[in-house]
Amino acid sequence: MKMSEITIRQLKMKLKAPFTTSFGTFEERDFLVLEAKDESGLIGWGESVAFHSPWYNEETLQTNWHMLEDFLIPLILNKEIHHPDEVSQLFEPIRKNNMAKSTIEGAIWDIYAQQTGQSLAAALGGKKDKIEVGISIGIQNSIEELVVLVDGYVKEGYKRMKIKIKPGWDVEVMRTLREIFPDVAFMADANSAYRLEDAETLKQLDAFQLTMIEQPLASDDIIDHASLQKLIETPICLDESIHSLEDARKAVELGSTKIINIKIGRVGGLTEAKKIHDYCEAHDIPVWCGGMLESGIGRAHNVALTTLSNFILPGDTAGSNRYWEKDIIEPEIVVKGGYIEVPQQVGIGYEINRETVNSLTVAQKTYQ
Ligand SMILES: O=C(O)CCC(=O)c1ccccc1C(=O)O
Ligand SMILES: [Mg+2]
Repeated sequence: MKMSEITIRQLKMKLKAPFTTSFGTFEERDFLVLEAKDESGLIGWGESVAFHSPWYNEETLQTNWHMLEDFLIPLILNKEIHHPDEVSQLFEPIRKNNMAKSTIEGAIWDIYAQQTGQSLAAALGGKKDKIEVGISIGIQNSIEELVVLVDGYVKEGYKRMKIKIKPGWDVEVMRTLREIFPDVAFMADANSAYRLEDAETLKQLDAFQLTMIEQPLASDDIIDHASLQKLIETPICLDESIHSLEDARKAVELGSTKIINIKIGRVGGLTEAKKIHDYCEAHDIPVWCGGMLESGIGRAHNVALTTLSNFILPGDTAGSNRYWEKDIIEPEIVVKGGYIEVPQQVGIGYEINRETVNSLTVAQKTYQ
């Protein structure tokens, strides 16, 4: 493969309803999509999961555009690439900026899958023909509103409910949910809202049989998480702290995490995601695929990755209708009975609706 043309587009999509985490509220989603064309005319698509503001990590849509334009695209254009695993090697001189790297790597994986006549899932080594999914539910104005939402998602069939928590929206919330829904699989995600001194509060969550608590402590920490895990029974799952296979290895060796949330963008692409998956599988650490309010392109990549065998727990890749009135892919991603069917077509397995993409595009640039 040789990439002869790359186009970056900035899209703006309105969320159906605001989504609130411990670090802020999203009302709309600005993101980049990247279209890569190789010299034989094949087209691959990638999505940057960076947000408009550096809330979740330090990357933003603008830093991603800058990194792509000034460093990453020049390392790729017109270079012979035999396998997408080579992309992360080409990017090695560039530190971090994982979401920017992943944007282009994803598009190259898509092209590679098409070139070799297989679905992206098969190209990655995935075997499942359907994947189990859960849903992430933001912080609400009242517990009553949260209960109504959970009830709706349970009826839609989602396999586990992830509840966003923060100090003051935690123990009572989880107690109420557990009382009303005794058999539902619940977990909590704090997005780094607590400190080790809050261990007493977090320990109270042990009473509610949560499948895990995600990233309770600082976004760059693996030391205090190891201390916290000794104090609480609920398994800790790291999200923000894990950027690479090396991070995963250290966190597992320290006992900071019993489960890992793999997000393709956060770890710099599908190749690194697969390496973390393989390491965790060999060390009995279950993994699941996180979400970043993706459009259909990012969702398609998540679905493909989740077909790998150690994605044992339901992920956050809910259906297209979770956030969007109309997604940019066809068909849209549909959840039935808690499952998404894995597309069998070559590449990411969904068509891009160019008309919709164009109507949402606020900026675009092509590189040759
Ligand atoms: O529904 C999704 O795509 C996942 C929602 C979610 O939990 C999330 C959304 C934005 C930023 C971080 C996170 C997270 O997993 O921590
Ligand atoms: Mg998280």
